[in-house]
Amino acid sequence: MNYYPPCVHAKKVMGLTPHSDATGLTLLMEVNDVQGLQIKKNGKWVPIRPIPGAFIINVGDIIEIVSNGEYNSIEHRAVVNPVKKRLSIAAFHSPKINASDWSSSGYCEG
Ligand SMILES: O=C(O)CCC(=O)C(=O)O
Ligand SMILES: [Fe+2]
Repeated sequence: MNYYPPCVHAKKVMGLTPHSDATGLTLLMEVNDVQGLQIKKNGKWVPIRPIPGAFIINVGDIIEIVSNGEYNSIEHRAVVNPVKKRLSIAAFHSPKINASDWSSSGYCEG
């Protein structure tokens, strides 16, 4: 659970700094309908509008690697709201990585 308290200096602070998730897939729910998640698209930060009850599915670094870049692990961040608190829940999912599975899988071939 991520909790972003309101901040009157919202434009000067960051809720969660830019990153990509080091996971396979992340299931993210914006719990209380307050916008804050932004993704970087074509060099610009794009806000993601919360849809009540919907999950956002983020591809993580592991999927980017095993798909040889077919699926991108998107850079994202969370900004804070000047008057409203914001809550999100992130559930991180990763495959069990076993060295022998990876070497025989062909995932890393060109
Ligand atoms: O709160 C959000 O919308 C983003 C959370 C996030 O990116 C994370 O927990 O990795
Ligand atoms: Fe994240």
